[in-house]
Amino acid sequence: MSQYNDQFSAVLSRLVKSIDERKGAEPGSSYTASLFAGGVEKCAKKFGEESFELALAAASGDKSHTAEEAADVLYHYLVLLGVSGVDLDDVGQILAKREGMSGHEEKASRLK
Ligand SMILES: N=c1c2ncn([C@@H]3O[C@H](COP(=O)(O)OP(=O)(O)OP(=O)(O)O)[C@@H](O)[C@H]3O)c2ncn1[C@@H]1O[C@H](COP(=O)(O)O)[C@@H](O)[C@H]1O
Repeated sequence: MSQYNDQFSAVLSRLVKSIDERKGAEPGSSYTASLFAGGVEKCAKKFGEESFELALAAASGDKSHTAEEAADVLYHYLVLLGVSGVDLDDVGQILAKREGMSGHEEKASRLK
């Protein structure tokens, strides 16, 4: 399990770096750069489409298709954060703060 986590973290870290390096690149040279060139609207639209495709794949029960779509969603999620100027570390900090707090508790604290 920890080996799996290490491999996933390493690939994610390389992907984040690779996406970051595409900012400002020539759109014809890179798919990521073409998404960035389309601005937040294009990146948000693609993320929405890919998320919908993931939901359909999961609902169909096809595990390998679901994993493929999950990879697409993760990539488009990172591109969307990138174009929005949101640092993944900030997302990590929010998740860290939520650790140990149940989703029900967190929701109740927001509603107070
Ligand atoms: N992980 C990914 C990745 N996952 C999915 N995709 C692309 O996301 C797109 C998914 O959109 P669709 O399935 O709708 O396919 P499409 O119809 O061709 O897309 P559109 O023309 O509608 O945008 C495909 O073009 C995939 O190739 C990715 N493109 C790039 N990466 C990573 O980003 C790196 C940099 O890629 P470039 O920016 O192209 O150099 C690559 O080395 C990879 O590591």
